Amino acid sequence: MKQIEVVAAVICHNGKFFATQRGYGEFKDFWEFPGGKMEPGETREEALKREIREELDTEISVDTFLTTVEYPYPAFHLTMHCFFCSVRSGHLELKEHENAAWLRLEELDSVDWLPADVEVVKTIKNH
Ligand SMILES: Nc1nc2c([nH]c(=O)n2[C@@H]2O[C@H](COP(=O)(O)OP(=O)(O)OP(=O)(O)O)[C@@H](O)[C@H]2O)c(=O)[nH]1
Repeated sequence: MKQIEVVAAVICHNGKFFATQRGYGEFKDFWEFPGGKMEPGETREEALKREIREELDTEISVDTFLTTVEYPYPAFHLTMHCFFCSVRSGHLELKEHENAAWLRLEELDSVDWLPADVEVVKTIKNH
């Protein structure tokens, strides 16, 4: 089984969480936390900063570790490391995603998350 290792940013501001909607691929229209696959030789923090720069043209600080989720998709096994992050500079410009929203804790269930993210949302609520 193919194994992929991904980092994801739970960007927080004023009690809200930044969620993005996938614009392409098998899971188009589902919501996720922005991020992507780690490249060889990168630390988790480096990979996350690079992905957010590429996807959102924004510099973040990676603040605290939240959780690592393991999820067996039919085509691959996902290991996803999630971190609370904050914006240092930039305006979260959507380069790849079709939509984004700042969600309050009680609004987190209002969007259709990727299957692996349901667990991340639960962890945020219990944090
Ligand atoms: N970035 C991100 N990926 C997630 C989340 N949840 C989740 O299941 N994934 C999965 O993890 C993988 C992330 O890879 P990626 O962001 O580089 O996206 P991708 O598959 O479009 O890669 P590609 O652009 O190289 O084709 C995808 O298969 C995606 O479905 C999430 O919250 N954030």
